[in-house]
Parts: sequence; structure tokens; C-alpha cells
Amino acid sequence: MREDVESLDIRDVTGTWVTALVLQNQIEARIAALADLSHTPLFFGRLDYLHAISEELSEGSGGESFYIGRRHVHDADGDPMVIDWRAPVSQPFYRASRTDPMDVDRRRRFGYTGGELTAYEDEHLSDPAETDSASALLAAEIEKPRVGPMRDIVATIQPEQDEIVRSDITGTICVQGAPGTGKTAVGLHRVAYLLYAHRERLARTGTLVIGPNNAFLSYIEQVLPALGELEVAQATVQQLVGHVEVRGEDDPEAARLKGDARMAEVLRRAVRSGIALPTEPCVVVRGSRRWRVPVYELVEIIEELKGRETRYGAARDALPQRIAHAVLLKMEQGGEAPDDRVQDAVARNSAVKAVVKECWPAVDPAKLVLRLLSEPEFLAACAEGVLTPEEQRAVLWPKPGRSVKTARWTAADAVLVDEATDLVQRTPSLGHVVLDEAQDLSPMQYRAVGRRCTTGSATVLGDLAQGTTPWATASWPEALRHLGKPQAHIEELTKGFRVPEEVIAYASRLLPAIAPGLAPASSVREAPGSLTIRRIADGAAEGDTDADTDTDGGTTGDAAGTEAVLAACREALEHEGSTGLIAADARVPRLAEALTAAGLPYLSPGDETSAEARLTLVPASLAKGLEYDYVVLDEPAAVVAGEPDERTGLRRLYVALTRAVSGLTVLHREPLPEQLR
Ligand SMILES: Nc1ncnc2c1ncn2[C@@H]1O[C@H](COP(=O)(O)OP(=O)(O)OP(=O)(O)O)[C@@H](O)[C@H]1O
Repeated sequence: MREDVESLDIRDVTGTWVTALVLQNQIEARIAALADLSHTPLFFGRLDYLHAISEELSEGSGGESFYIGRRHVHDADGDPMVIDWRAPVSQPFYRASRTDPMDVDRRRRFGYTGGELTAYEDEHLSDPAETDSASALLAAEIEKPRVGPMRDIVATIQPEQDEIVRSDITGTICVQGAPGTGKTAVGLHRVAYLLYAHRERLARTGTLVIGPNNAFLSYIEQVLPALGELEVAQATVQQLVGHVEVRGEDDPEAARLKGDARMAEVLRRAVRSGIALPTEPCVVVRGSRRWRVPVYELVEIIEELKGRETRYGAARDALPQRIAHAVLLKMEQGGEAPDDRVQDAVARNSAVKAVVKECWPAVDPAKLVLRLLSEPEFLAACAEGVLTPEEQRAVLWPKPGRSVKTARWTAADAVLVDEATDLVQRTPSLGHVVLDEAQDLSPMQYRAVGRRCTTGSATVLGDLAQGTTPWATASWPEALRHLGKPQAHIEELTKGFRVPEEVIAYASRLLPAIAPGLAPASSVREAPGSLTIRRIADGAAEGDTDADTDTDGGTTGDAAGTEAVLAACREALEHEGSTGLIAADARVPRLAEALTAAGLPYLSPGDETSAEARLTLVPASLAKGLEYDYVVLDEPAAVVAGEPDERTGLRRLYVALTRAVSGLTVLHREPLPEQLR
């Protein structure tokens, strides 16, 4: 197939250089999409149906037996050999069961080692004598050592995941799921599915995946390309609202208030605060005649525009036309027969422009927010009855900003500028947006994401127990309201794939304290011995004398502790795959030094692991969404203490405890939080 595309000669068929260029780009994109991934086999499953399937449902293949793979593959005659996993005929591969075999006689799963076919598993779904057994291939797939970025799960998508992946594009879905239940994987596969089922529509409108930070985005960036989808944009919320340069930081209270949905009303008032009613008539001179629109008519026009829910900018564009229209009516009454061109000319008349400038001034969103956060009186006028005086004081910048360029904008301020921008001019909507780790967004951030899918749909993924921002989501219905998708369907995933039973059960002891309503996840894998908790005795190593002289926010100086951490990392590295050393942010510099001194090279989150570099030093604040085959967790008490309050601290710890696929070693000198004792 690749050679076919590569051999295409387009010299004779292209009319102009533009069409030639477009065609050439398409060919190159197709070649890129067909690139050979040496360790990615072309098919992973086979379905034998009891009855023949129509060509229409099977990518033109027809018959009873189908190989299923990441993408469609045909032979030299164009006859399908492998059917795309997203085609309707492939669906029973994921959904068929003994209770509902979906006309499937046999489902076969293939197992590979590297690129080589090494195993297969058969289920005769219509055979009453056969019973279900756990899939060894699924377990092997999950436990396959991790090197490099996140992999696709296309060969082993589970029925409850498949329902989300294939749900209708018109509806928004929200998935609450415990750590490792496959939310991220499901969201990415859903994008791939939607692109298959609605290719043209989404090519026009666009799709976007939103993640919490760049480390996370680079971890997941290979999944869609591996599924042949190269066109999906990725961004953090902060990148989406990048109207101003963020250089400052809010204290938690200011950030929480700026993220509060009430700010939307404050901004709405601010944007409209410049609207004024005229006190003078508008007099337009054309040739020898003067046309006069009296004050009361101008007031009517402006009041009418104010009453409409159109964007501020659209109304501003409409105002001169409205005034010109009033002038035209007068011209007609005066016996003239003006046409549209006259109306346009009148709209551009300086008298009309003067009214617009006076009554509906242009708004620069960033300047407006700058003023709002700098001038107490202006803020008070816009926030009256919405924010209390104390809240207003908290929102104001400590030092007024001088200009948009030099002001110390914070991340929350940038979201306000985005809201103001949208009040002035509608933000274009995409066809579909996947929002991962959604639980950490503020109401104003949900609004920012929501306006990027007003006419499209969204997939919202998150876990209330992993919310670590001061404004973390307390309930999904409320979050969905802020997103502008109150009708969204909420699903829950509780079957964990990443974390072994022993580890998830241990981490789940924190749930009553961090998210009382949530049920603990189960795990698809038992892995006895996967959890080790080691207490480091004081003075266990030499040189532990000036132990308590730390100033870096770490708990206690501990050469013994560092030694134990290094030993645990070395142990973990004896296994294949990746190791993550997770530690409180404040303890990271010291551990980094120790690793370097011990000759253990390490990566930062977001760097790609490889066979040579398999150890990553992960600040607890960046651990979310990532995973490692083996995790060494340094000093849980420090992870908890690194957050402004205990609940957030325990949530951060919950995230850190749930990153391991095969083994977790917890090292502590200080007492563990009581829930884990
Ligand atoms: N059906 C599946 N088959 C094989 N592996 C799976 C399956 N579902 C999930 N996984 C694997 O489980 C791990 C966790 O998945 P993922 O990161 O999507 O979970 P998550 O719910 O987003 O977790 P977190 O809440 O911690 O961010 C990944 O390695 C993923 O590939």
C-alpha cells in the first residue's frame, strides 16, 4: 500500500501548482500514516462469524472470517485483508460475550513479542460447554515492560471501555474513573474512533486533546499517530488561553476566586461598562442635506442592542448599520431613493462613527482585565453584589499593572482575558474536545474549554479523588454545567488495569478522607509481592549526624534515607521496563544530587524513556497521569506536607501511590499518614 502511494505520479493530473502542492501534501500525509512501525503488528485479532457479513459492514470484505487490526490493509487487488478495528464488523471483537455472542462463533486474540507472533487465545462464544477464563494475553499486554511513550490498547479494549469509545459524536460523555481504569486510553481511542466514523466533519471542525501539562502531553502524544491519526491537536488549558504572557503567581485564595464562575458576571459587566446612552442627536451631512437621528431614536437602537445576547463586538459592528438604516428611512421619507451602497456610506460617516465611539467603545480584552485587576473602583462597580469587598481586595493585584506587556499576569488572569475575549468576539468551536484530568479545572477554566466546543461535543475524563487544586471539582454535574454541557452522560469506570490489586487496595484506604462518596477500584491483576513498605531506621547509615539542618522544605536531613532510596531504585532497575522515583517537590533537588553522585542517570517527566535511560525522577506535582513499571515513593509524609492542606496532601499521595504497574516500594522515616498505618 505504501509503495502504491509512493509510486503515484501526479505530474499529468494536476492543473495548477496549487493543486499539485495540495495533492503532494496529501500523498505525503498518507505515506506518513502508512509508515511501518516495526513492533506494531498489522493485526491482533480474528473474528469467525456464524453467518456471512455484508460487504457494507466490513469495509468491502464480506464473508464470515475477518482479521482485525489497527488499520485497514488491502492486497494488490484492493481486496481487504485486515479490517480496521473501528469498522462496524469489528465491534463484536470488543463487545461479544457468552451471554450475547453477537453471532460470533470464534474470537481469536493474537499475542506478539516484539513484532513476532508468539501466541493466540481462542474463545468459542457460541459453545455452551466452554466457560470464561481470564485472558493471559490481556495480563501480558498490561505487564509488558514500559519503555517509551504511552501505547495504544486497541487489541484489548474492554467492553465497558468500548461503549465509551464508540458512543455517539453528538453527545458529551463524562467519565469518572479511579487511577488506571483507562480514562486517558479511552479518551484517545475515542478520538480515533470519531475520526474514522466522521472523518470529513472532523477534518473541517478539528479535534483537540487537552491535558494538564507538557510532560503528560508528550507522554501520550504517540498514541494517536500509532493508530494512524496524525491530525489531532494537543494543548494544556494554559496554552489555549495564551493571550497574555504569564509571569506571576496568585496566592491560593486569589486563584480560587479568579477561577470562580461569578467572575464571568463581573467580566460581562466590565465589558459592557463603557456602553453609554447618547445625549446629542446624530446629524449626517450628505451633499446639501442634513439628516438627523434624534436622541430618543439612538437610545432605542442602543437599548435594543443591549438587550440582545449578541457578542459585544458583533453589536458594535451592527450599531453603525442600525443608525445608517434610521438615516435611510428618513431619506426615503424625504423623497430620496437610497440603495445599500448609500447605507454603507452613511455607516462610515464620521458623525455615525462618533456616536459608536461614544456609546459603544471598542474593548481590548487584555486592557480591560488589566484595569479590572488594577483599579479598585472599577472592580467595585463591576463586582457589586457579586463579590464581597474582601473578595474584591483578594482579587486585585498587589501592584496595579502598567501595561498589558509588562503586567505580572497569572495563569488565572489569562483565563479571565480569554473570557473577556469571548464576550467581545465568539471563540470558534471545534468538532470534538477531549479534556483529561478534568477534575483540576476551575469553573472559569471549564468555561474556557466549553467555548471551544459549543457546537461540538466533548469527552471529559477525571477522578474526583485526584483533584489537587484549591478549586478542584467537587461534583461532575456542576463541572458539566460550567462546561456548558449539562446534559452530558456520566459513566464510571471501576476496573483498574494499571495498578495491581494489592497496591490499589492500599491506596484506596485514603479514599474515605479524600473523596468519601467514591467506591474503591478493583484491579484486573493480582500481583503478590507488588507492594513493599520500608521504614528507614534513624542513623542507619554513616554520616547521618547533621540530620535536622534541612532548609529546603524536606522533612529531615537523611543520608540513611537517601541511601535507602538509591538502593530501592537500583533494585527496581534490575527489572525490565521503567522506574519512577516519586518524591515531594521540595525533596527533588536533593535526590537529584544523590542520584548524580551515585552515578545513576535519570530523566525528567516528559523525557522519553528508552532501553538505556529507564529511571525518571518525578516531582509529586507532575506525577498525575503518568505511570512506571516500578515506582519508588520517597517519604509520603513529605508529599502530604508539600500541599497547603491535608486533604490535598493526601490526594497528592493517592496519585503518587497509584502510578506503578508491577511494583511499588514506599520508603519512610517519618510516620505514615494514619490511614496507611
Ligand atoms: N483495556 C486495556 N487493555 C490493556 N491495557 C489497558 C487497558 N485499559 C487501560 N490499560 C492500561 O492501563 C494503564 C492506565 O491507563 P490510563 O492511563 O488510561 O488510566 P487513567 O484512568 O487515565 O489513569 P489516571 O487516573 O491515573 O490518569 C495504561 O498503561 C493503559 O495502557
